[in-house]
Amino acid sequence: MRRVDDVAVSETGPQLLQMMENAGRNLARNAMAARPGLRSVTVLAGPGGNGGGGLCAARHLTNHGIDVTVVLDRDPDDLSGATATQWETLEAMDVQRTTDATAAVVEADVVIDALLGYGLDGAPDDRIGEFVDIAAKAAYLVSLDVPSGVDATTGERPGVAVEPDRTLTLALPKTGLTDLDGPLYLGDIGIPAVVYEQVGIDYESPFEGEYVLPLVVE
Ligand SMILES: NC(=O)C1=CN([C@@H]2O[C@H](COP(=O)(O)OP(=O)(O)OC[C@H]3O[C@@H](n4cnc5c(N)ncnc54)[C@H](O)[C@@H]3O)[C@@H](O)[C@H]2O)[C@@H](O)CC1
Ligand SMILES: [K+]
Repeated sequence: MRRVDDVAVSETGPQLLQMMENAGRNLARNAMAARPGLRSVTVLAGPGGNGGGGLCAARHLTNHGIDVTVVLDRDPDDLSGATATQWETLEAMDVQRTTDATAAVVEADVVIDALLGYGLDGAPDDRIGEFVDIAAKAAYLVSLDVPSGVDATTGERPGVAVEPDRTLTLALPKTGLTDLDGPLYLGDIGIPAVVYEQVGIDYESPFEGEYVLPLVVE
């Protein structure tokens, strides 16, 4: 996926913000479908592309009348790139942000885990590790792309890792997502076949009219 991202961003497009927007909108819809009638969602957002997808979902959920609270793993001023761009809109919308992750998690109908995705490198550090432990208190936990703390390729958990009620992975099913507890979904983030072909993947889109597909893990 990192090579796919690199080709998309450096050669053909779509750009990161475009892919992230598709990720976040799919995530918002999947979270609303997970718990019909849900009233409140807390988004735990990390500093990278995974966090950006969570922040994008926070905007779409807010636009659909849901009470959203955002928890960042750092000061918003320390965000950069597409993730900072997603945050700036939430700031303009005056979306609620708190540093009290425990309260935000226990009070929400659904919690979104957008801490770490395929950029995981080793055991989650103490700060992210604390959020992983807090996420265990969620009434219903949705992980974006990869359950935070799980290696997207090997499925190994070098340290703590969340145990989501469902996972929405992006673009291609990650090989490390074989022994998850809850259901797994695949989200279309708008990457054309030509990008996959450039990285040597013989790609045929599985999305036929649907933007999110349930995946059956053999
Ligand atoms: N084509 C795709 O698949 C796309 C993926 N996107 C998302 O972007 C994610 C990958 O984004 P990134 O590469 O920015 O990385 P992540 O968002 O997965 O990780 C965030 C950051 O966490 C830090 N980190 C890594 N290991 C850590 C550890 N052990 N303890 C504490 N912090 C750690 C690193 O600084 C890393 O940049 C994907 O999982 C997906 O959610 C989207 O942005 C859209 C495009
Ligand atoms: K995640």
